[in-house]
Amino acid sequence: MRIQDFSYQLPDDRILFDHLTADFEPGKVNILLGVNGVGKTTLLDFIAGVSERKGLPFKGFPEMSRIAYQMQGAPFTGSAKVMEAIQMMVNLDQPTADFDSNQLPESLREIANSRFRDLSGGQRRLVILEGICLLQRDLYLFDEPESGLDVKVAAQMMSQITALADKGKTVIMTTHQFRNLPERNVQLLVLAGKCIAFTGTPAKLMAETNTQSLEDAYLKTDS
Ligand SMILES: Nc1ncnc2c1ncn2[C@@H]1O[C@H](COP(=O)(O)OP(=O)(O)OP(=O)(O)O)[C@@H](O)[C@H]1O
Repeated sequence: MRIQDFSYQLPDDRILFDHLTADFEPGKVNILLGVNGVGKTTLLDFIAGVSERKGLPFKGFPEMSRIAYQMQGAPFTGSAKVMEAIQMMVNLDQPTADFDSNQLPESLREIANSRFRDLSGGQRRLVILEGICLLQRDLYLFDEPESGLDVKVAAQMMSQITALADKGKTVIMTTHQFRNLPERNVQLLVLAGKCIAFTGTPAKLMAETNTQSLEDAYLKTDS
């Protein structure tokens, strides 16, 4: 999956991407890093087709119906119960499938009958993330999936995202966190200077920047 030589100007005429080329590895967790406002979400929107990509240099990406995109925000009414929200998401792929509470991801069992309006911000995000992971798609897009989650739940969520890649699915995600990054099946892409400044494994990034931690390596790449 490749974006080749993509330039993009914002409505206010600022150039966001300047001849950007990015290669996303199938069957891996592709992690898009970059400072606030550099354009990570904008790029995900194009990949997902939320922003029209027809005629643009996006090659090899699945069609929209084969992509699961976790956008920021929770698209359910306050009165919906967690169980109903998950059932609704599963039914996107299998309209007639019944879903019983035993199939509910473990992290949601205690709040299965809670209504969205009664959940915390982090719990709402968790419901969406779990629902996305249950979808049967080829490409999964996550925008800062661990944001707002407590340390333990964030680690569990990252394991589930890694499990998608282990099953051969392609994942593209953005993050500002380095704590729970997967140790295998991972490729980093650093968005800086209006293009992709680095592509490769965490080990390669640390070797190229002569650093001992990924956080230090990233800070050097970005400067
Ligand atoms: N419709 C729009 N009109 C004008 N500017 C926009 C529009 N959409 C996005 N932008 C601008 O594009 C830039 C990139 O935003 P984007 O949300 O893609 O960044 P990001 O890298 O995901 O940031 P963060 O890490 O803070 O989430 C920002 O400067 C934002 O203000």
